[in-house]
Amino acid sequence: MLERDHSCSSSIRCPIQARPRHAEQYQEDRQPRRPRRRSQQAQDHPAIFNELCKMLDPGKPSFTPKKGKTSVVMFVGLQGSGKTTTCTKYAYYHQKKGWRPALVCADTFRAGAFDQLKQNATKAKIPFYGSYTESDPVKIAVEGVETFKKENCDLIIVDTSGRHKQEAALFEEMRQVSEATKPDLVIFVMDSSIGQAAFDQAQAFKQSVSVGAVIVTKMDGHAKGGGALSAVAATKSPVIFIGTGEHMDEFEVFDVKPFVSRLLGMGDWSGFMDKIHEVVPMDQQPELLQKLSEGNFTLRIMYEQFQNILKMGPINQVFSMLPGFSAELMPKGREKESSAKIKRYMTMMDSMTNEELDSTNPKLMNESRMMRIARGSGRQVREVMEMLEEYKRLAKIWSKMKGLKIPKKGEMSALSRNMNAQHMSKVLPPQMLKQIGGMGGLQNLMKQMGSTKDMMGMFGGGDK
Ligand SMILES: Nc1nc2c(ncn2[C@@H]2O[C@H](COP(=O)(O)OP(=O)(O)OP(=O)(O)O)[C@@H](O)[C@H]2O)c(=O)[nH]1
Repeated sequence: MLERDHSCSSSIRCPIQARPRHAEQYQEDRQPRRPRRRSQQAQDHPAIFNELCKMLDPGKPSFTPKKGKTSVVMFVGLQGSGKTTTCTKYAYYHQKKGWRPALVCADTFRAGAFDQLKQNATKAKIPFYGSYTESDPVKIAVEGVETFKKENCDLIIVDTSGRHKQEAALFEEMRQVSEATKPDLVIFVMDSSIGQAAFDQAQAFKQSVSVGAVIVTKMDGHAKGGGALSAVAATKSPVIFIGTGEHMDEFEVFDVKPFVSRLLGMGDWSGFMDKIHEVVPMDQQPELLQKLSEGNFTLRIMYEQFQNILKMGPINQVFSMLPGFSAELMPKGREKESSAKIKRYMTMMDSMTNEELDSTNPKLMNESRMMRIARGSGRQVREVMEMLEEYKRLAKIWSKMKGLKIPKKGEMSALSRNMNAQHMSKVLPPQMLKQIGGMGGLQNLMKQMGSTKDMMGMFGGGDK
């Protein structure tokens, strides 16, 4: 029996804050960037950096669904690459922007796939369609798509079983699902840690169905996502989103520059640094960066940043560059309310001891201390607890920056000098390296690009 549901009762909503990322077709998510200074990537003409950016640009944007006009999008990929999770993230992302998405589970291979999709869809209040008993994915896919077309859903997302290229029968089945549902876009979902296999696998998918876009998942892990270069080359399709966690809102529009920065071991903080320079007063920047790299977030730091917010405007913009952060502190349009809240928090912190302000352990604050702080600031204990919750939330985000390497003046060029073909060969996926002509080809390429000078630029210009 086929099952579908439109009355998802769960009230769990996951706040999504689309972070500024710039895939061409998701322009509206971009924040205006201020002109870059000389030391920054764009003006420095970083050859290798640009070369990798170019490799990730297949030359044409992917098909972009239009709100209000029905589009069918089919997700394909290897087992466990994150298709089901990503389908919901993709639906949720669009739902937040006023679309009417719907999910169809055509994964009849993995027991539990339908339950997983159903659970996620219910959480996000997205209509879904699937079956516990029907074993023909083509039948489910067609019926699901037809149903949601009749209901005027504008984004019908079809999840399919995971498979790899050696499984000819499963590939044939995927082709049939595609033929029967005629998707406007087929998205190849790949795990960022896929490594060497990326090119062959992506190519095999492209040969069976018309892959038009790539999503790289699990970018929150250790893998740098080098396989994306191969997947783009093999499918001639752009990366459009990245998955940055297991939760529904851990999903970002692909932005090539931070992606390549990370690939080259520069960390995903180019945009973040821009924001720091923009929002935090000059004299406080070195100290803030130092504290960031230590990962120790204290109430005093929170207090100081609150002062900045009140003085300078939304420092949330800074934090919103960090993975996992949702700008709850200062929602757009409610700045006045937020400022009042921040001032309230600061009054409460004024009643704290130095030890409390400088501690990274909120457990220090027992009930009697909370009551004392509440009394001292003329607030409720509940409000003190709320403020501490806010602190814990920010501390969690802050801890993600632990170990951030902040190059000091002079270190930039040293870093650049160490950058050689050996390093590049580790960055590039093996298939790509082969295409360039192995180590020899790579060395030639780098010579042609005038590597040393350009690479100095890539790392910020150095201390010439
Ligand atoms: N950390 C992290 N985990 C992810 C991400 N995307 C998916 N996952 C996890 O990866 C695992 C596999 O994800 P699924 O969505 O079940 O993968 P699938 O491709 O549908 O799996 P099959 O149907 O078996 O092919 C799950 O535990 C997900 O929670 C991500 O961006 N980050």
